[in-house]
Amino acid sequence: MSSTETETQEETYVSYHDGGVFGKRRVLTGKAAKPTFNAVPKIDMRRIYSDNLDDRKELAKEVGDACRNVGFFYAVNHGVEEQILDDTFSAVKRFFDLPTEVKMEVHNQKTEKFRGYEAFLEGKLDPSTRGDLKEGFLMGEDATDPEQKLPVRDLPFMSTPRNQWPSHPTATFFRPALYTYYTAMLTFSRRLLGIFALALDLPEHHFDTITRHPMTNVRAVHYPPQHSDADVGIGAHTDFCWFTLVCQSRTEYPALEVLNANGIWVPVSHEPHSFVVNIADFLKLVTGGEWMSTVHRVRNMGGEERYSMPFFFSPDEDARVSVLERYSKKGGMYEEFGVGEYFQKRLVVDRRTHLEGAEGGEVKRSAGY
Ligand SMILES: O=C(O)CCC(=O)C(=O)O
Ligand SMILES: [Fe+2]
Repeated sequence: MSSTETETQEETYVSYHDGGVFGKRRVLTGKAAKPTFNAVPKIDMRRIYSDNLDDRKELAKEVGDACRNVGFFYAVNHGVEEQILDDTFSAVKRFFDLPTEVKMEVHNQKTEKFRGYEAFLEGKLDPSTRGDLKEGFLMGEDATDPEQKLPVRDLPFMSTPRNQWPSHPTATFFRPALYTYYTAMLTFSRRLLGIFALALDLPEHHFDTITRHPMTNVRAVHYPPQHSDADVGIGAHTDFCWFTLVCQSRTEYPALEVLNANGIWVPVSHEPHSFVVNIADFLKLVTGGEWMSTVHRVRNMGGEERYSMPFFFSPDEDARVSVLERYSKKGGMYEEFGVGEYFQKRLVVDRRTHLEGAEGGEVKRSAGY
């Protein structure tokens, strides 16, 4: 049993990071164990491009089953060019190989949205560890970046820059490289959202009115090999967007792990050029818990460098959402959420708590790990 598990008489709980508040997920052990997933299903996405609605509905059925029963699936044959994925991985490796001072020019603590560089051990999703053994770089929706072609004048709340881009001549390659990836992932995500709508028995374009200028992030992450079981690449957590697509670099030994209902951490091995898709808290919320926001973590134990490039998708910052009508229970009281407020609240707790320290300690910036 790891330090994050506690056992009462018959019940076992796994602690995880739920956007700054500590979450506890009950898992079933011993006689209480029940049939659950032991692998992440693979879904062939080719039908997403079919002109025939029946094909897309058939795909949606498979996707819906995975969202209800696992909360995770591999998207294979997704149509995003493999060359784009390979090139982005090369750029991400090249960026993280730069000297720390070049990366620290765009330290994420300089911006309200925590865009830019996150140094080693600055994240700490599992309080029993010394911090997440990873470094990262975050960019996202920003109407002032011309690459996004967003109408700044119609989006006053997005009229000040959010992203930070490194200006050092050795680092300027990174911006166009990440934008190529961002644009491809956004296009695919919009199609996937249509499939999610069909999977929820809604019209395919149901979410269009709340995803005109969606909240999106690419987080490039570098996990060095960890040599101690006490370390973690990223502590157990759920994501707080709608859904996440993860491209992970090849490692022999799987590093991403997903918690099943019986408390088993199911490894998610590398599948060349596939996306690992996971449902996040917001989709769980609008489906009244019908879809799973599954707890996951990364432990990079195999001795290799690992890189990943999650793409996070949420609706418009100025949209308001609640439980979908067909998932609301008679007589239930459902709160309505401002998407932007909900997201920012969780982001601040997520990125600041550890650095400011419950003890009021100073920000510890580690140049190495
Ligand atoms: O690196 C990975 O595979 C997953 C990262 C992750 O879970 C996250 O950034 O939320
Ligand atoms: Fe995650």
